[in-house]
Amino acid sequence: MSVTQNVDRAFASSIGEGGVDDAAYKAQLERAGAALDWVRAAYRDNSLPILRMGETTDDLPAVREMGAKLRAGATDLVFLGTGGSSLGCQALVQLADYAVPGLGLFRSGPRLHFLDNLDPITLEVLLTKLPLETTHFLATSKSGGTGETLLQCIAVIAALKAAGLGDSIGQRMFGISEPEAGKRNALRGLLEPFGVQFLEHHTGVGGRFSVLTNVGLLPAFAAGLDIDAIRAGAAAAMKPILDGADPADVPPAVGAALQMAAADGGRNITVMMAYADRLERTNAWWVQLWSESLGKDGKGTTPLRALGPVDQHSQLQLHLGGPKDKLFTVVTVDVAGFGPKLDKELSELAGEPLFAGKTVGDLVAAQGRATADTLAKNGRPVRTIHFDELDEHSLGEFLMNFMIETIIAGQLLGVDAFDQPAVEEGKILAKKYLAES
Ligand SMILES: O=P(O)(O)OC[C@H]1O[C@](O)(CO)[C@@H](O)[C@@H]1O
Repeated sequence: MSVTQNVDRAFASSIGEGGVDDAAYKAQLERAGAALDWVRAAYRDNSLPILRMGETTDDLPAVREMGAKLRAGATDLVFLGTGGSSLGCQALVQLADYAVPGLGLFRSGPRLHFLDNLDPITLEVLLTKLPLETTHFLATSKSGGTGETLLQCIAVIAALKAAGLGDSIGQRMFGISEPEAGKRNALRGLLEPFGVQFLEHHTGVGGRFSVLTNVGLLPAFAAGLDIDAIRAGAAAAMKPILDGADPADVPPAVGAALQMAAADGGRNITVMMAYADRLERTNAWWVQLWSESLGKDGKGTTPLRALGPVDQHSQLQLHLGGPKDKLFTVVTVDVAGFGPKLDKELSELAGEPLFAGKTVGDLVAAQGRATADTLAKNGRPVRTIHFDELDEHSLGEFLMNFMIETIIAGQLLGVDAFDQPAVEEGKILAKKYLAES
């Protein structure tokens, strides 16, 4: 197994008073067993298509075909879309150094731009700076009706026309959205008249669960990643579930039971601290997944993301010394032995003789371990998740595990993990205000 979860230091029986109540966990794990049966049934009758994504291959030729067109001759790839139509893609392509501090600019292949936030200044400046002749765009929206994405597309079309490229928009822009099927799809209505080709967004998979569909895999392929390995990782996450393993041996069942037992004891904040630059976007993806899936009917817990080691210098004081209202998930990667080796003389000169002969990876590995241990010693419940190697397979497994953990948590909380009624209300109001302005 390339991703290993450990919850030994989450419980009162192991870390003392601040730990999650063992009996509450046991009760939630039993309920998670029933939720797992529900997941297995949903797999069998294919009512939750995400569960079969790991073994799905029939959509991959179309992903590769459009991915090749997207990349061909492009110096720049601009991804238009927001929320679940962007965050999962970013999580995957960060494996290929996208948005890795200091490194992202040196990536080989086309420059990647994700316009997931709508900011008038950013959009205007970017459209003037992009070499439009050699820039390709991918607009993704499940509903096809998200205002931000539509506005971005309108602005892009206008910029292409102004640059004299209006006749070839169909070769420069691509789309992913649901088929029309009865209701109007505004994104298709806007782009198809220009000859823009679309891949179909899976109708049975919501945006925040779409990372393993063509939504995530098309950008991943365009960024040069092994998309078969991503799917294989997702299949590996399903294996213990399909093998009928005991809930205690199914990582997402254990994770969901722990999260809910922690909430039962008043720990309403769930912190994920990942010790890897290449998991920073994954962490942002998880925040949407957890928030939008579970925050309803007055229920849910609040996800907080942290990056290690940098956030040791901003958040850790609160986590160790603040209120005992959090559950911690510390995510580490096997980086011991990696990175620059520290010179003996310079280490001594810096007053850190212990650094001598060690690698930067040795230090980061020690820091991740120390953070988990210190949290536990201070009575803060900790689960650890360790990647032997951070690659397409292990990330696919991690993403699938967290989607299933969220689905099971939804069952345990008694909420519908797949809708987002409150957000829809705000969207309607924003359109009303725009009309009045
Ligand atoms: O893919 P779409 O339909 O454009 O939606 C984008 C995002 O907006 C939301 O619907 C919330 O407003 C998310 O659930 C979704 O991921």
